[in-house]
Amino acid sequence: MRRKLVLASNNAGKMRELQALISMLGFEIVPQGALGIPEVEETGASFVENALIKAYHAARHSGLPAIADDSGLEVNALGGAPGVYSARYAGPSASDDENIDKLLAALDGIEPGRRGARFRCVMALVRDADDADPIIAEGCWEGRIGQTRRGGGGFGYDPVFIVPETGLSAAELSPADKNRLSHRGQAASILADRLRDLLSN
Ligand SMILES: O=P(O)(O)OP(=O)(O)OP(=O)(O)OC[C@H]1O[C@@H](n2cnc3c(O)ncnc32)[C@H](O)[C@@H]1O
Ligand SMILES: [Mg+2]
Repeated sequence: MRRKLVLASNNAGKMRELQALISMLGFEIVPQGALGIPEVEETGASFVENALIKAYHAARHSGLPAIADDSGLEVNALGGAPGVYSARYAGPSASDDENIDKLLAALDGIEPGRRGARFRCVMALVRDADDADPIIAEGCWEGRIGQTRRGGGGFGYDPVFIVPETGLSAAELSPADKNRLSHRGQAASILADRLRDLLSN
């Protein structure tokens, strides 16, 4: 029987991507919602802190190893905002659409050359609730914020995040292409390498 790993996220779009990315780790992946694990407050000031808060919380409630992802968008013209507040940029229970509206309004009148931005992702894997040596991996995806929404894929800010090499928005990429390029894809592949090293030593 395969070992179980809890996925400590309640974001359906993120979970779809993570399921594909971490399937190669060889665990049976269980979303925390399926175990009735309540959402934890993300009180950290950094992506690393929040990823660890979410992973330890899920491990404590489940007695299983857990993986969490804390991520967000940093916009140069906004001094790095919304950053760790990306999910709640337009309010505590803001929708993706409301967050995008607020972002486009904040960047109104700013020319294309000054709309640089990046997605960041920190993934944390804890073996149990007392794990003193969690695996932490980071990814960063540079791009810029478009003037209008484009594409129907992905989630969050994807419709306004323009990927330089393609000129397409992240919401216009196939799921496989997004995972190949994205902050989350980069973090997952580093985490997988670290885990393989640990298991083979
Ligand atoms: O904490 P969990 O339950 O995993 O779900 P969440 O949506 O609250 O996730 P975060 O706290 O990590 O906040 C990340 C936010 O950053 C944005 N974001 C992160 N990765 C993204 C991506 O690949 N594409 C678009 N937006 C992304 C999006 O608005 C997310 O809600
Ligand atoms: Mg969150």
